[in-house]
Amino acid sequence: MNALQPERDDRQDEHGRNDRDRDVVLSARGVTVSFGSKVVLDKLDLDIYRGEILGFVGASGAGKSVLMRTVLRLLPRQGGMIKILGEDYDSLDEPERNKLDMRLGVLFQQGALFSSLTVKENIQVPMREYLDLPAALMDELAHLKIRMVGLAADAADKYPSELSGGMIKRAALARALALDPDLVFLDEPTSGLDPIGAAEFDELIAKLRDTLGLTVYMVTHDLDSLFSVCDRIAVLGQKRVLVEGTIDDMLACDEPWVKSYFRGKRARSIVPTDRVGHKAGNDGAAAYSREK
Ligand SMILES: Nc1ncnc2c1ncn2[C@@H]1O[C@H](COP(=O)(O)OP(=O)(O)OP(=O)(O)O)[C@@H](O)[C@H]1O
Repeated sequence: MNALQPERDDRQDEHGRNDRDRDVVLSARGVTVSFGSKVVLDKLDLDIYRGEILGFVGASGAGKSVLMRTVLRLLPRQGGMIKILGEDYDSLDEPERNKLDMRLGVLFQQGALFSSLTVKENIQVPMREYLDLPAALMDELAHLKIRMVGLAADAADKYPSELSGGMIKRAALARALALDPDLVFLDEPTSGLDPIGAAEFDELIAKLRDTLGLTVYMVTHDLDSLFSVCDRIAVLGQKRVLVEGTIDDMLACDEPWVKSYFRGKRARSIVPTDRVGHKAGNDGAAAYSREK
């Protein structure tokens, strides 16, 4: 248990519910990951609740990507347990693992689209991998996802090289949503976007969460995203989750890294001064304009 935090079960959300009343979509306990003698994550605990957008922050090199890759089983862990949607991968057989994989969507940092495939074909990659659908239905579904992420219909037949950075992110998000996942992982979704593009992308994420009931795990360095769309924030430091809570909890926290990140010079340019030290309800989604 983290000394900076209230007891896990005693914290309440904005509706007055205790953590124990909420539906945990992802639960990590005692997760340890090391490379040779270098320990990157040491007995890390984390919960993500259904329908929330969790922003995951931490200094460069703290292990944010390592944790996300470990959760997605792209990296092995040396200890601990991870349950996703109530299931522990280690106790599932291959068909059950595939079923669980279908409920997860991932947007990697650079979009990671296949350059030799069109946007529509990229979106259909997971459909071909996991489903057996007629071509016409897959086309219809791909077009639906394209509309859902706010791309024009003619983006379907474009190749990634013909898209802007913002369009690539949207296309990658459409692919992450291809199988109607419950939980999506976004690795720095707004990096490389201009402030307006980033703000629009944040709005899109919030809208999809509201309309599709998605749960979002978002690794980000983007303070604007943390202020505008994240319901809760987890800070990675000292090889574990150092602090977690609402944006107001972050603003009231005196842990040195958290303080300098959320109340430092860069933060002061976007955080109204009357927010600092204010520890009230979760109204972190109020309108904050990105630095132009
Ligand atoms: N495959 C690997 N082999 C060895 N070390 C690794 C490997 N992957 C990550 N690391 C190390 O783990 C540490 C955490 O890396 P990670 O990429 O998770 O940081 P991060 O918090 O995502 O940083 P950033 O914000 O800069 O992306 C770093 O010291 C990195 O060098």
